[in-house]
Amino acid sequence: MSTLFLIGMHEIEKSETIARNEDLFDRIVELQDLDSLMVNLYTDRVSPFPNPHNFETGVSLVLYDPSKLQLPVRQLDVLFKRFFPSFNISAIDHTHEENLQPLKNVGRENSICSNRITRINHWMYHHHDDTSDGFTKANFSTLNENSLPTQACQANIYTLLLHLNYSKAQHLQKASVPRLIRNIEFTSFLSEPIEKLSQDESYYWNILSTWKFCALSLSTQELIWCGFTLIKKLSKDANVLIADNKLLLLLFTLESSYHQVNKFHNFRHAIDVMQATWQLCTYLLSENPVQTLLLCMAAIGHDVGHPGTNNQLLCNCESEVAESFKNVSILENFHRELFQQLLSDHWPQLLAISKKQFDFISEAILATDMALHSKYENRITHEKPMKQVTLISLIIKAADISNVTRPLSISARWAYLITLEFGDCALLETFHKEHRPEQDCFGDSYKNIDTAEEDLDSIQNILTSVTNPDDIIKEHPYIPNGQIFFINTFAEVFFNALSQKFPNLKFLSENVETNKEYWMKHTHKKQK
Ligand SMILES: Nc1ncnc2c1ncn2[C@@H]1O[C@@H]2COP(=O)(O)O[C@H]2[C@H]1O
Repeated sequence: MSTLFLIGMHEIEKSETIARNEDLFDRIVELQDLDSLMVNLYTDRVSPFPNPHNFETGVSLVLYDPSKLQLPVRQLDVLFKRFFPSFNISAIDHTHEENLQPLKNVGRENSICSNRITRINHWMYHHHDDTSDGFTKANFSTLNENSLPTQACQANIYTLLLHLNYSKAQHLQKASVPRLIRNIEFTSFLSEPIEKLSQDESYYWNILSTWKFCALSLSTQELIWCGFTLIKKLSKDANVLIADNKLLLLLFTLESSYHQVNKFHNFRHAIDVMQATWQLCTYLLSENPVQTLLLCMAAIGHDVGHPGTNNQLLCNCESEVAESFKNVSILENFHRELFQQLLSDHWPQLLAISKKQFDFISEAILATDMALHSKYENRITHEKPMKQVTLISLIIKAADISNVTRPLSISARWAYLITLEFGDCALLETFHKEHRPEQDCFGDSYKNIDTAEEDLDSIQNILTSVTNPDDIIKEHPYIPNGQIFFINTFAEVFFNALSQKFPNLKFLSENVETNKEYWMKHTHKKQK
């Protein structure tokens, strides 16, 4: 879904170029000022699933007269990158005809980002050559100093590299929060949870306080509210205070830094891992409120910007993001870098504490790389006494794969979503057999691609109505085999060792066993 925002523009001001290209957009939204634009962006983004106005499956342009609204286009673009990082949205000064060129590309750009495979491909292997005005090449430390990147791309579509580079460049700027954002009252976008709370004050506490927590049943507004409720309490316990509206801005920015269109690695997973981390901290870190707060924050940020694929795929195609992290824990380094920048922007006091304590948040996020799994598994039994850094790494690792330890009806739904996401990775690999990953997006290379339609209906069902594992298996008979593989290879030994070391975590290994038994009874035998 793509939107053309016309801000403070009268009908007579519309040039012929604008009128001629309006059909390329799914909707035209006319607004008085940029404040209304901000309200519109936030309101749309937290609309219920399936949310067509996610700003990721289409390209949106904002046309306005910067001299009238007293904000240069460059500054509005920087604001978009800073507060709505995953959005495909750009600002244009419509008073100069030559600036309207990007309108003509919208059709092609929309087709790239409405197809989930070309969209992911674009995120992973493209970048914008956006270095000439504003952000100098020197700021982009991930780029090789001597050579410019080979395939610069002018499309208005999100890329991992652009996200990373803006994040780094912003770090150098240390800008304050602009008025347009500062003036927003974020609770006004949270009518749904606030309505529920008016009926039952402890509604979200009750669902957060149990291992039956099911992030899958919550809307985006509710997920943000759960994050807010928990972090607010933990920040009080730890005496590292943050104003309510600032914390909400941090959470809204985080939500907009995750890809809502991913099946598994999205803000829902982040909140799920945050809740699991907190529950585990109540057993293992109860004496340490500061570390509990830091670890729960690390959990919300641990997959920020995740493309829904994996390190191998980034490595195989020699993406610049992979090179910038020397092919080591690529995504985890990427998440760490983005999240640290986000915290230094929104909650610098917390980052300062983290750095004092062995760069706590960094360590925790890097520990989620599954390539390090057996190293951590060994430490559970062999590291005596267990170091604090090992303990926090184990907590976040356990939380990250805790979906297999949730009650079966919840676990099976997560299994379904990760299976769909793995399916996209397989399609991407097939795509690479015939297309170069970093091809010119305005050339013919993306033409004639099989449409990989969004599987929104399946996801909608999993989020709203299908909770019985038997029904899930009917649709995807191979899920049990995948779950048995994952449990046998990673989860079983890990959670058994953890439960032996910390007997009050026995419920984790027991749940894994119960779930495994169910999957074993339903394995799919290949027909000869
Ligand atoms: N239920 C599951 N089934 C299969 N793989 C899983 C499951 N849960 C987590 N994983 C994998 O474990 C990985 C943990 O790190 P990531 O979140 O990067 O990616 C995750 C998936 O690849």
